[in-house]
Amino acid sequence: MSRLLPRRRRPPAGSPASAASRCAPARDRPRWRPPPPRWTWTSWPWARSAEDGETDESGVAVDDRPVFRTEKIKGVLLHPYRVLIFVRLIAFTLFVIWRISHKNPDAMWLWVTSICGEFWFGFSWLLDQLPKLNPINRVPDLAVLRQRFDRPDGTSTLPGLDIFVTTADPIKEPILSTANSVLSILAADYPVDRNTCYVSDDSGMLLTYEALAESSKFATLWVPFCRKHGIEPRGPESYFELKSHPYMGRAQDEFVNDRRRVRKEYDEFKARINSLEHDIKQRNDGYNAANAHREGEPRPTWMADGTQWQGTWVDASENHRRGDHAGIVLVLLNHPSHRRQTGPPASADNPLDFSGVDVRLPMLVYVSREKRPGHDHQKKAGAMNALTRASALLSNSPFILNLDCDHYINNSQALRAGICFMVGRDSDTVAFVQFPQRFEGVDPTDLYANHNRIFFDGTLRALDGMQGPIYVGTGCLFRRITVYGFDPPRINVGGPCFPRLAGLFAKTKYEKPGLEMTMAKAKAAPVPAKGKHGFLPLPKKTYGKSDAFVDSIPRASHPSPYAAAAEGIVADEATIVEAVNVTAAAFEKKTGWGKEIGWVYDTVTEDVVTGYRMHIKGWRSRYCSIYPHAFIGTAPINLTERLFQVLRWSTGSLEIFFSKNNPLFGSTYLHPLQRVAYINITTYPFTAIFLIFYTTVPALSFVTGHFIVQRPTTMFYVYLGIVLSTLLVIAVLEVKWAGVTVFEWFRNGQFWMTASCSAYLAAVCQVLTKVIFRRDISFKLTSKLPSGDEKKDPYADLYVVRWTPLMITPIIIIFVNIIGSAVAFAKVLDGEWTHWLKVAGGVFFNFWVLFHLYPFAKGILGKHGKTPVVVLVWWAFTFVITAVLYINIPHMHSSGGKHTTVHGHHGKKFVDAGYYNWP
Ligand SMILES: O=c1ccn([C@@H]2O[C@H](COP(=O)(O)OP(=O)(O)O[C@H]3O[C@H](CO)[C@@H](O)[C@H](O)[C@H]3O)[C@@H](O)[C@H]2O)c(=O)[nH]1
Ligand SMILES: [Mn+2]
Repeated sequence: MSRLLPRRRRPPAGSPASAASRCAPARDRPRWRPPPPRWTWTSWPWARSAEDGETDESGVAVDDRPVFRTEKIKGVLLHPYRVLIFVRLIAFTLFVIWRISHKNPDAMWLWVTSICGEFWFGFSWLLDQLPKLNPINRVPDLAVLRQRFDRPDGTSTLPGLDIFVTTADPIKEPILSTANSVLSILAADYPVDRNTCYVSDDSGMLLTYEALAESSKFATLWVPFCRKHGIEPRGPESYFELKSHPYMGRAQDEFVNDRRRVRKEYDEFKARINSLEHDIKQRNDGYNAANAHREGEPRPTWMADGTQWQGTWVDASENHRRGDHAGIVLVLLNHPSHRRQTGPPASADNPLDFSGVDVRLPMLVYVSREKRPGHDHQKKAGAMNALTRASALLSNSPFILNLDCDHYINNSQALRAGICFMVGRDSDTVAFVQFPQRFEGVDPTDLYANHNRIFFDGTLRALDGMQGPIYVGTGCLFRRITVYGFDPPRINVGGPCFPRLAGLFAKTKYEKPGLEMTMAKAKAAPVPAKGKHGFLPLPKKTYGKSDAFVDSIPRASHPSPYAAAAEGIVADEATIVEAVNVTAAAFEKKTGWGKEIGWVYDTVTEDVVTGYRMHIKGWRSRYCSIYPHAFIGTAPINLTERLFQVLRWSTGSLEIFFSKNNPLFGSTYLHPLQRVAYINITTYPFTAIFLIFYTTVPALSFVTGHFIVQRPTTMFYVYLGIVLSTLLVIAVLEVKWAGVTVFEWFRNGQFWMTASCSAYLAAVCQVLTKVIFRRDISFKLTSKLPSGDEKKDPYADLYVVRWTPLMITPIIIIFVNIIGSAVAFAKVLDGEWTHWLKVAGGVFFNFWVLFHLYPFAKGILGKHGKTPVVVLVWWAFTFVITAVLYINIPHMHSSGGKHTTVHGHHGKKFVDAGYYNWP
């Protein structure tokens, strides 16, 4: 794992609240008046509040300060930004009107199709731009959180938090990296007895389990060490990879000694993890040799304690192979005690002095759901739903954090930061808190826009100013009852999010506040009062046949596993048996899992649609971006892997469009601009169809002599000029408020074009095939395995060329454009075209296309592509050959010759596509 932390620019500070609050959603106004006392399903009566008369040192009632602030973007950026969007919209409309009223009788089909394309580019730009009209920054205030929830004696009233880690293959998803993620979770700064880590293993392999067992052993050293010295980050691999270790704790000398010691232990731990596969094999051979067996008899896999492993065996056999094995739930670390436990002082056995340090570890559970052949296990969504049920029985925390196995916690405060948005004032309609995805191991120039900063820091942050960011699959904190299909509390008559607007459309849907209660009463009655449907928003059978699970639902918004344990939920034998039962393959038959409740099924990307289903119920979401980054994962830096990943995402998006979850038909609880954002995210791959046209036809025009625009006028140039220049200025303003760089914007544009002519196009074809012929789409796991030699060059994988048909179209486009400009050049040399200045415009467009496909060209040239010169030489070579051929082959001259200009269509090109943010 190589570490690469791009320094994040500070997000622009907000302007004074008073001036800015005009456009903020009414409920987020920083100017705070005490709300009427009330209590709903989920608001947090367990926090200490002003009513208790508690004050901080300065005498301010603790409840009077919010746990997060909402800051507007500076007016100097925001106002011109909004105005320019408006100006561009008008210029674009005039442009299209001009185009429609100036036909091209030479080539009508060109004229019609190109206008369709331009219309689409403008439309998709608008879809992308409108939801960004109100970007905001939300800043969690950890100090206030601490004050309101942590007690001086070290205990805390923070809500319980279940963390789900999904793994699917201990080889393709290197087990050391998963172990690191788990260690970073165990070491995170959150009350230990309110924090449980669940690891789902879809491979069912002993290897994963034993790696976790090793991790839990190493954690007894690592976690207290982190606490003692305030270590950051708390994933050991990334910590020891740091060049310098700035010291945060109290004892410098001790620290140096302790670190040396822990480092040595970590190296040994790593060695053990790396030899696990071999050890397990050897152990099996030992046992199996002793039980002399005949040929063809099953050879079980043995656990360290001499019992047979229930899951996948190394030598696969009936009932014990991948996709065909029993369910397994194993508690690696049990519920910790509720009281602080300090460690022993230094001694010969334990050289680290933990006498002042809490040595408790959070609960850790291994879950491998049952797998049976012929059963659709629904990949990650199925795993998440199984974990949701199993965790309900074991800890039933009101909040769930979802992390992919390659994402570790990079900032020990991340969990607390996320919780700020869940327990703050007016947070009870928040369904989930999405963190941005950050990656390490990406090449410094980010050739394939892996960081995706425009999408995270721009689009998601802006959506936070609407109804909330979309769910992107990992690094997301959920409210458990939302997963269970509950509606948000409808307190404000007129709607949870946008009282006036939503009220207009949905008057009948809202109930008068019926759940109001005073804080004192709420505290006396910690179990929610009955709603319209009794405790459950849906019939009991929707949740499946497990009384224990259904009984846990009313307590799903209970503050903590601590309290849950007090009510009899502990990891005893019977509970474990029930947990295995609820993860059974057949459990979900004839239930609502994957439909009304839980992560949504039957799609290649469960994330966007799962979040969407919550938003249409009127739930909101929040975006939580902190520095140092909360979580860091790995990204596929190989071109082929990257294209396949984007193919999967774009296919998933289109699938939503062609399903009953099409955002056009979503309920009126969806904020209008949120709906626009969802339409954007489910239609963007269609751009491929038009972009293919625009990247080839203008170049071919040089050969055929027919152009999209016949005779441009001055007004045409004026409109075009405005459309082009505003795009650039808007982009500059946008990167400024998003806190990213113009370079990242260009990279984003480059990858947008690459993906459009490869993955998006394939996605459109694939989904149309599915819709028309009902053929299913299958997908493979994104490999996190470096295929190059990582030691020598951490980015070796970047240039490993793995051929895929996805690469055909971009290659064709590259050649068409080179040939196009070469022919134009030849025609000018030949004297066939005398308006060489106009020709230059067209050639400029060709180069514009080539500029965008440059990273792609570099990628497919593999190792040689490392020197950019090679790419240029190839281009020059093709160019010259074509030009020479053209001039020397007489019959090719015949077709051209019309002195039409080439400016128009070239100018138009894809500038209106708005540089999609979502590769
Ligand atoms: O049968 C499966 C398949 C996958 N996974 C897990 O799902 C996660 C995501 O899979 P991956 O192949 O890494 O996909 P990515 O393209 O890297 O993932 C992005 O896109 C997915 C949606 O397609 C989201 O679910 C992810 O959170 C998001 O990071 C990983 O933790 C896997 O272990 C399972 O648990 N079971
Ligand atoms: Mn991933």
